[in-house]
Amino acid sequence: MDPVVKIRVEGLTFRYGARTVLREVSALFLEGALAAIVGPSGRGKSTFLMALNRLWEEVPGAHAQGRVWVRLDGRERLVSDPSFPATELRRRVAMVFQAPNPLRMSIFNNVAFPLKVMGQRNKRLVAQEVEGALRRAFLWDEVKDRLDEDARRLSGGQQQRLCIARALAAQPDVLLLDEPTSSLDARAAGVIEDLLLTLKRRCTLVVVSHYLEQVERLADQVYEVAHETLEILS
Ligand SMILES: Nc1ncnc2c1ncn2[C@@H]1O[C@H](COP(=O)(O)OP(=O)(O)OP(=O)(O)O)[C@@H](O)[C@H]1O
Repeated sequence: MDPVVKIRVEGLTFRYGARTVLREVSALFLEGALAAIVGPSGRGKSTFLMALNRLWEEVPGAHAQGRVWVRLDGRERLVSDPSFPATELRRRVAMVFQAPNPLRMSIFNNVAFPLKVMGQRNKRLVAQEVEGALRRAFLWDEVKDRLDEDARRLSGGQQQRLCIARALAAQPDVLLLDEPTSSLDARAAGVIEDLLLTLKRRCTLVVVSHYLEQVERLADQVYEVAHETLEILS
């Protein structure tokens, strides 16, 4: 069976003010695969991720042109379609940042937060979903007895898995991860890598990474940002 294209990018040009960072970029990302974006610092890797879920709209002076489609519920949706609400897009194409950013609330409430935003009021269902997301993020066994504790007391690696659990609770189709292990020690990074390999069975992953060994271990597709464009390496 031919692989399904989950994200299609055509002619994406991205500017901050008058400065062009990406020019006429095209790329395809496959469903159920992990794609890595590599390349030197400052070339536009994070910028490219932000173009996939319109997060750039929150950045003053940022401007994107071109087309990005994401396949959702069996049909391609144009990311820039004004009738596609940004909140819905970012729930389905979720971002996990380089530095873990737990909310100032308990471990439980961090993961329950997106469910409540989505209108889920049934406490039993919320508790089930929170447990499921924490299990899928390989964190449940470490936190199940301290769910009411402030999430900011967790270790860096645990915080990053909590942020992944928070994104997973909203059942995303695509997870964008910007250097998800760069602030972690080798052991914590290894846990995240194992987690990513498991997650790609249920969603499409696009991961910015500086670590070539990590990319070799994880990636099905590799793109390099070079000369304002994206070139496929493998
Ligand atoms: N808000 C902004 N306003 C103006 N320029 C910006 C802004 N954000 C990023 N840039 C510039 O755009 C370029 C690409 O930045 P980006 O963060 O996408 O690069 P990167 O490849 O992810 O870098 P790194 O590997 O260091 O994280 C850089 O030159 C950066 O200085």
